[in-house]
Amino acid sequence: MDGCLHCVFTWQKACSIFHTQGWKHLRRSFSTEKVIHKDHSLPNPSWSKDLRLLFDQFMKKCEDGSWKHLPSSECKVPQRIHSFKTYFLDSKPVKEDQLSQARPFTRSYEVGQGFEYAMFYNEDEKRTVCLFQGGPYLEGPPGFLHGGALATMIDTTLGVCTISCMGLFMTANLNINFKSPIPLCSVVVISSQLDKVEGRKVFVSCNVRSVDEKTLHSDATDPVLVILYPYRMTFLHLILLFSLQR
Ligand SMILES: CCCCCCCCCCCCCC(=O)SCCNC(=O)CCNC(=O)[C@H](O)C(C)(C)COP(=O)(O)OP(=O)(O)OC[C@H]1O[C@@H](n2cnc3c(N)ncnc32)[C@H](O)[C@@H]1OP(=O)(O)O
Repeated sequence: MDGCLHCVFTWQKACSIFHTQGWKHLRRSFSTEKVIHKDHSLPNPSWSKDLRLLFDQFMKKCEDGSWKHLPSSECKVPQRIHSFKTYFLDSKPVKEDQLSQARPFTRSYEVGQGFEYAMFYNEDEKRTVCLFQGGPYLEGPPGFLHGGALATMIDTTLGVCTISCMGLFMTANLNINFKSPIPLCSVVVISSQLDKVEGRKVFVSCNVRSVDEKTLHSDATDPVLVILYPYRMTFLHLILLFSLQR
């Protein structure tokens, strides 16, 4: 944890420098309060055989260091934590009591009911893969996954890809083609790739395939994510950011 706190300060310093250099719309707050982590991206009883198998395969790929498993953590301490909250100065500030209720959308369901997923990152290839099982509360058409739920996971995967390679971001544009419906509670593989960078704009692409790769469920071409803090993150920074999610 000491190492992580060191990362907070290093990262905070890097961001502050950028902040004082002129990107004036953004404000953020940090805390060094004690955080207890729970990793939500590890197998749990709701995971299907497919998800477990894929997870094990990717964990194997991590052994030679080419891929890295990105943990997902949740703060379990009762105190309010302003760990990593950003907001725009010209927006209405979030009220304290509302903020205390805040939690990442994709981790806000009970185990197995909503978004079950694990992410893996390949630094050399600038790729992120998300193994995703959409639970029963994510139904759209009867028996199938809601398109918005898939869009959420695509955006999250693209976001993780971008944050891993480039730094903090906001999604500016996201175009999704829905090609084949996804049966509820089945597993899909969401693969994203950083294609090019133009100034602060990052172009990423993404496809969603069935476990056997035969079915292309969806793709997203030319989504644009705009970088807020252009800071190259190390793996330690990434772990820290994910752990600071509430
Ligand atoms: C967060 C950390 C925790 C760790 C967890 C990580 C996982 C998280 C996963 C969760 C994921 C959740 C993810 C989410 O849910 S993000 C939430 C959804 N997104 C938003 O709310 C974004 C709202 N929009 C904005 O805030 C601003 O418009 C932004 C910040 C995007 C740009 O405003 P800013 O004033 O800063 O910059 P600019 O206007 O000078 O534009 C800059 C450049 O960008 C180009 N541009 C702009 N718009 C578009 C567009 N629509 N298509 C194509 N291009 C566009 C523009 O032409 C210009 O290019 P150029 O002229 O320079 O060439």
